[in-house]
Amino acid sequence: GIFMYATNRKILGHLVDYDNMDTSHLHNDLYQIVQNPYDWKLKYIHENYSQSLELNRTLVQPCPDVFWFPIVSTKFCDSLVEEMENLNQWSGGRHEDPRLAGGYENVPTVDTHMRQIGMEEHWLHFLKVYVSPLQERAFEGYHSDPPRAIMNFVVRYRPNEQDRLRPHHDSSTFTINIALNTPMKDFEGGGCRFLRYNCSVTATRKGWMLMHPGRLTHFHEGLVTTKGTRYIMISFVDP
Ligand SMILES: O=C(O)CCC(=O)C(=O)O
Ligand SMILES: [Fe+2]
Repeated sequence: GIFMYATNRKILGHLVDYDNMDTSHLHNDLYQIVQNPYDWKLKYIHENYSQSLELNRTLVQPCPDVFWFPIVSTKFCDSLVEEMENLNQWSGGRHEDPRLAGGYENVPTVDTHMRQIGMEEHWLHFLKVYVSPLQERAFEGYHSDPPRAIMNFVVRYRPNEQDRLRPHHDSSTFTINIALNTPMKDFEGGGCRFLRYNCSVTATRKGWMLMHPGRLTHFHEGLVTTKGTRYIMISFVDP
């Protein structure tokens, strides 16, 4: 005889399954994108992410057919770099690369692959949930569900190590390039130059992603980092 009032219109909280949480990493929350998407988004997605998805919104294009989106939070950038530095298994930037199926990288970088920090599957999920909707705005009519990517890695540039990347095409339909730190604060120089358009993006923004076609038109290079360390996250989507 007790009247019960139920509503599904108020958000009172959400359930989190911590029983199966993997606690083997430095930043365990970073690995919760599938298990706890709600908190993951709050913590790791850029606060202005969804602005790019608003109807009639003009997208930012620093160079022709190079799009620029706020995507991840500062916290995400710092945590990812810390996972990579904590593992400390940077490649030597040589052509021979046992991590690759063919054992050979034509344009090698000093890098760490997402698979090496156990985040490959999480990253593919991120591409599907957060990158695909932006790609469909930038390059209308191109769909790939799920997006495929076998090269997902963080690049480290610094003087006296690898400080630049010579002009090349990526083995991708489109490439994403996320800045993980800040020019003039964490490093000097750096940036990405698109040779065909003689256009460079040097004032990169931490947590912002460049998206550009991988082959044919967007021949590009990584400009020299003259001081400090520059970190970027790269995915070659749909090779
Ligand atoms: O340094 C950059 O921004 C470019 C990186 C790049 O082109 C690559 O890793 O394929
Ligand atoms: Fe590239």
